[in-house]
Order: sequence, then structure tokens, then C-alpha cells
Amino acid sequence: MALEAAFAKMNGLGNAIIVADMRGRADRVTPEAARALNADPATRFDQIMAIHDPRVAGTHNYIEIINSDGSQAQACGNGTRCVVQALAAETGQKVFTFQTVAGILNAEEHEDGLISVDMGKPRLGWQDIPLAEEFRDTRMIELQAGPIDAPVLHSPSVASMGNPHAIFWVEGDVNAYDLERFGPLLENHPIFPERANISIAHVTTDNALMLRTWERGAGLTLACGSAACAAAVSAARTGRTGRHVTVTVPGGPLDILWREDDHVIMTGPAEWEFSGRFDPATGAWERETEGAA
Ligand SMILES: N[C@@H](CCC[C@H](N)C(=O)O)C(=O)O
Repeated sequence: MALEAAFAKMNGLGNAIIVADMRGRADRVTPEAARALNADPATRFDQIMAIHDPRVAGTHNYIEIINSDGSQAQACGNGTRCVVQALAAETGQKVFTFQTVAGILNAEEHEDGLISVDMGKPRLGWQDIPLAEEFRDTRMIELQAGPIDAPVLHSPSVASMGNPHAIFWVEGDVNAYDLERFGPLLENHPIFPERANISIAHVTTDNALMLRTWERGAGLTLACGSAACAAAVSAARTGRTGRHVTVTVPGGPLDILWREDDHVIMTGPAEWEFSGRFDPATGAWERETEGAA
């Protein structure tokens, strides 16, 4: 079959993204195609951001988000910035409104090239994370990893940005924790009926924190924008920081503002690497243009 759809291999602070142009098409990127693209080192990714024609009035596009394991995700902050950069480069437009499973997202590319995404309001009720049992205070729930009498990680905050997040607070280097071991155990813990993204956070000042994330459906990544938003909200909720913080992930810094109207604004970069064409049914692809990376 002809390689029919265009794609751009991009990243948001190292979060590996494929932006797939599915506009004008009735089909979708299949889970099989996603897994095939991820199996090729040249197109290995954390998320696919599939740009579809708009489905509701007042939006430019519907964005479908697929993790590298083929699972659907509701939100992807870094990937949304990549979509904005790609569409702004194509159209010259700078302001966009997208529909995602998490809701309607407004986004803007600034003169300096940084991109702000209104990630919407955090969901903080236990049923909205979701959790499998009631916890009245989601700022700290009963969950731990490691020896029962000396847990390595415990008492996380939980929050949803349309997708579920658990934030474990530590003192000291976030890289000192074996997230490759604890991440999948916690991601698949029965307390999370939809699984969860698992982050380790170290608050360094009242407006800065370090973050490292094991992503649901993708594993360890260099950056997770929705986790940065969930961590910023949770840090403010627990009195660890104010409502405007710099969240530094392994790939670099993100600016997160939890506005007084409850919307969370994430600002950061995006980077194009190369473009190609692919078959959304099988994941077969070919490169079209060399890029910076
Ligand atoms: N890397 C993304 C998060 C993508 C979805 C996440 N893995 C999930 O399944 O919820 C981001 O930048 O937010």
C-alpha cells in the first residue's frame, strides 16, 4: 500500500513525539502501526499526536493521542506543543484551539518560539483521577513502594490533567530512585483502574521543583508535560510551592502557572527532527526530509 500520510518526528524537551497528519481522512493510526513505528529505532516515540479534522465547532482540529504501547491517552502536554509548532510552521497561524479526550485546549506560539498550552483545569476528586477506592484527600494517599517497614516511595499526591498522575515527594536527587523498577509496579497498581503516570518530585525552592516520570504506556521519558502540570498543582495544594513554578525534567525546564481561574498554563519549547510519510494501518514509513536531529 502506498505510504499515504505525512508525519513529523519531533520532541518536546526530549519527549519523543510523532505528529501524524490525518486531516481529510476517515481512518485512524492503528495500535499496530504505533507499535511498528516504535519498534524502529529511527521512529521510536513516546506518543503519536494524530491531527484529525475538527469534530466540534470552534476548534481547529481533533487530536488523538497514542502511547508507544498502542494505548490511548487523554492528554499530552509536550506533544501538544509539537502540534502547535508544526501547524504554525505550515499555516503561519499562531493561536489554536484543539479538542482532545481531556477537553478543549487553547494554545499559542509566541514570538520567541516558546509555546503555551492551556491544559485546562486539574481534576482532584478520587473518582476523577480515577482511584479504585475513596480517598477524601488526594493531596496524600496511602500507597507505597519498597519494603513495608521502610518504603522507598510513599504517600503520593494524585491529580488528573485528563490523564492520571501520582507524584511521590522526595528530598534529594530524583535520579537516585530506581524508577525503572518501581514505575511499572506503581503504573499497574490496582488503586489505578486506568493505570497511572508515576513521577518523583523534589521541591528545591518555593517556585521550582525537579521531576522525573515513568509514563503510563511509554515508560521512562525525558519529559512529561501533563506530569509537570500535575506536580505543580500538587506542590501548590500541599503548600510546598506557590502557583507559578519552574518544573525541571531531565530534558529541561517547563514554566507552569496554575491560574486563579483554576486553568493550568504550561509553556515550553518544541523541536522538529525530520519528516516522512507512513501507512497509518501498518506503520510502514519512509523519510522525506532530513532534519536538525
Ligand atoms: N508525555 C505526555 C503524556 C502522554 C500520555 C501519558 N503517557 C498517559 O498515558 O497519560 C505529556 O507530555 O503529557
